[in-house]
Amino acid sequence: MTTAQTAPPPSMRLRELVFGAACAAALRAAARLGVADALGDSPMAVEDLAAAVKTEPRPLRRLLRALSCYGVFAERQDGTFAHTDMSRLLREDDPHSLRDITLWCTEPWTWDAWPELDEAVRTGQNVVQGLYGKEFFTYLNEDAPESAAVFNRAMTTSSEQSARDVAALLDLSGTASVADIGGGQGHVVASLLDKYPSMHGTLLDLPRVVDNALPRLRERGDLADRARIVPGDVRVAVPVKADAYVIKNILEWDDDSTARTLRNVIEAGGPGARVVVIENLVDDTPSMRFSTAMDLLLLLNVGGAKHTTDSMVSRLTEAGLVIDDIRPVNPYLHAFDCHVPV
Ligand SMILES: C[S@@+](CC[C@H](N)C(=O)[O-])C[C@H]1O[C@@H](n2cnc3c(N)ncnc32)[C@H](O)[C@@H]1O
Repeated sequence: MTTAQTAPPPSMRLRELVFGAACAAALRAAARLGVADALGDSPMAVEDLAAAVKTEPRPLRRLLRALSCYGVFAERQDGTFAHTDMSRLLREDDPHSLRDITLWCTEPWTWDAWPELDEAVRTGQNVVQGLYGKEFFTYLNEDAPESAAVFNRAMTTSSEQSARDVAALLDLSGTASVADIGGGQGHVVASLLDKYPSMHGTLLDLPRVVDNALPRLRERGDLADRARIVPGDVRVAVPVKADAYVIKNILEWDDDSTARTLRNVIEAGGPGARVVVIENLVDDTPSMRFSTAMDLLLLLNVGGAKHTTDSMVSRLTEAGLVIDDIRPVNPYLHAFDCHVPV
């Protein structure tokens, strides 16, 4: 059923915004239930969809109707539902699937943390420490293994494409070794080793994270001789000597952790080492709504922030790096190509 829509007045637009959590919850529910996976290319009756995903038909219709208001699924005149470009992205088998990202952005810890945003704004500190008694990544890896698994899958989804973009952009000809600092599942290092067949690469990340990455890199038998995995805390030390260091999407935490990480990389690389920092910028992006929401989430979990170009330049130069070039990797990511002064 479709109804002619006129733009609602401000009082209703604000009410709609206040219910943003309902939209996020509906997306999470659809992802968990596998509704997008069950819906094929042809429109389906809710009764058939409900049977496929094992729900009651009437509440499923209400869920789909709510999401249709946002353009996620489409309700047709005959009461059946069809996919839209956005709902297809919730499918697990879509090549650009956002299913894991949807789950990650709506994991249980986020529902604990968002109500504390006023406190985080008052103090400028993360709220995870107060909620769970430990730092975010420690909490995630020690106490919330299911969330940690969702995080690793979400990072894999978002890293696969961006790692290819990074490899396409970076000219590392003549570089014998590269280290991916806080490299997660190792996509960037794998893409770079694919591009440069004689280069050696190291993935450095927290122990429980690289435990998961290990089989993935091992599966790539051709990389086994050239890829090394080092577990560790980059804020404590970077025990990897390399010609070039890639630091992608990790300098988003508090300033002290950023300064310590950069100091450790500079110490490990020594004079002349190349350091490429890759970040999403909060103010140079196709979607300010998305980047500012991520910025607030980073405040809540790690007491961090998305950088502006200026704040990134300040952090890098304060650390003692010389910036040679700043370039977009893709519309969402920027690379700050630096070196340690000789
Ligand atoms: C947003 S993810 C980015 C992962 C990867 N660089 C990418 O772009 O896909 C942040 C990464 O930092 C890692 N990390 C967080 N704290 C760390 C620490 N103290 N030492 C090493 N790695 C850390 C996390 O495990 C995670 O893999």
